[in-house]
Amino acid sequence: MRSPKDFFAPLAVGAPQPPRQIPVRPSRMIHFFDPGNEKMAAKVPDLAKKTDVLLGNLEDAVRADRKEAARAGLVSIAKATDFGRTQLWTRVNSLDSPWVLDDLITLVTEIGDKLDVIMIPKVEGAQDIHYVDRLLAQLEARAGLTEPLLVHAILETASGVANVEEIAGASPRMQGISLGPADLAASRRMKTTRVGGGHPGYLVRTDPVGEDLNEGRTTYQQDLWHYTVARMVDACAMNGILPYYGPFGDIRDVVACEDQFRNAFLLGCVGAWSLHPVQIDIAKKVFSPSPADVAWARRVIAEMGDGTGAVMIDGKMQDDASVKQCRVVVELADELAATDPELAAAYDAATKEIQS
Ligand SMILES: CC(=O)SCCNC(=O)CCNC(=O)[C@H](O)C(C)(C)COP(=O)(O)OP(=O)(O)OC[C@H]1O[C@@H](n2cnc3c(N)ncnc32)[C@H](O)[C@@H]1OP(=O)(O)O
Ligand SMILES: O=CC(=O)O
Ligand SMILES: [Mg+2]
Repeated sequence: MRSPKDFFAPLAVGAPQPPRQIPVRPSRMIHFFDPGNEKMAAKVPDLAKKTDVLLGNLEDAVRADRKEAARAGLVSIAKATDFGRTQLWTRVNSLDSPWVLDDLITLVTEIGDKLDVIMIPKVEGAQDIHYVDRLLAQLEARAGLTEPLLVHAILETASGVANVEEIAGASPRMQGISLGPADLAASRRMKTTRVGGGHPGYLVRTDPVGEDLNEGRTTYQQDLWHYTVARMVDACAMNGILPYYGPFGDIRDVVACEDQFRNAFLLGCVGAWSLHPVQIDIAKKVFSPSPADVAWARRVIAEMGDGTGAVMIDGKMQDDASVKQCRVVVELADELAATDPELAAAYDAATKEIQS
């Protein structure tokens, strides 16, 4: 553990100063693509116009014999593409793999100035982040980078979940954490073969109404990921970094995908992964507060004046705490609206309507 006095000092001579705040930029969807897949790579310039984050994936879902091609593809795409406001992230291979060292050396020295965030899979504890932190500082110094790279951890091992608070606070570079339900299920020896989402067998049942135990009993499917997402959100919030839901593998089931994303949004996540173009608009919709919620929150803030005391609005009590909840919604809406004129117009129209 570094001394608090040294926490923000660069870890290598010539490396840039680590960040004190995580930059506020929309990241409702982290769109995964395989940079070695020509069809996907060809879509990157268009996808950059409609995504908050594009992530060149080098890890799972890229075949072992395509790892070098994916890495080289990402270097060419980063050099050739104007990403505009869209962030470029990468997911490197896991720290115990034969590829990760070359992933980091190549990407930081060749395209470190184009990358915003490096996602590290299968993080088990703070020691993994410390290793990456020092190596990135050395590579940043070698590459002459002036801006520090940020680090994002995937929460997908039982050990990572047990250590999530120390992972979230392990380095000033920590930008956020994503839930990785597939690897996490395997690591925990859970008995679901799905990539994220619910499971019909994980349920609660109402009490029996009579002698027949099968008669008239409703079942409710439960969320397998509730505990982990909530714990991840707390770990991120207490360290000033951002939580995300990860993959939803049933691409065809856009309805359940939207539900899973919305659960994460309501619990505090700022975004989710999109694995297929069809999931981009789902994430955009879900992780942007609705115009009606924004209008309501603006109204509560306006009617609460200096934000203290209690008032009644439409039969609902509002006080110092609820005005803080409303500020969370309005701050997020303002951040998103600043780069999205359509959203800004929808928020203003809903606000006018509620005022009239
Ligand atoms: C557990 C985890 O680690 S999750 C993270 C790792 N997994 C991933 O990154 C998976 C990323 N996604 C994919 O590989 C693909 O979307 C798949 C394999 C799921 C489905 O691919 P396909 O069967 O080709 O889907 P589909 O036929 O619907 O694709 C339609 C078009 O969209 C393209 N496309 C599909 N996914 C993507 C994507 N993520 N980004 C860009 N383009 C894509 C296809 O290449 C295809 O292009 P074409 O019209 O020029 O032929
Ligand atoms: O990497 C993601 C996962 O779910 O595993
Ligand atoms: Mg994984």
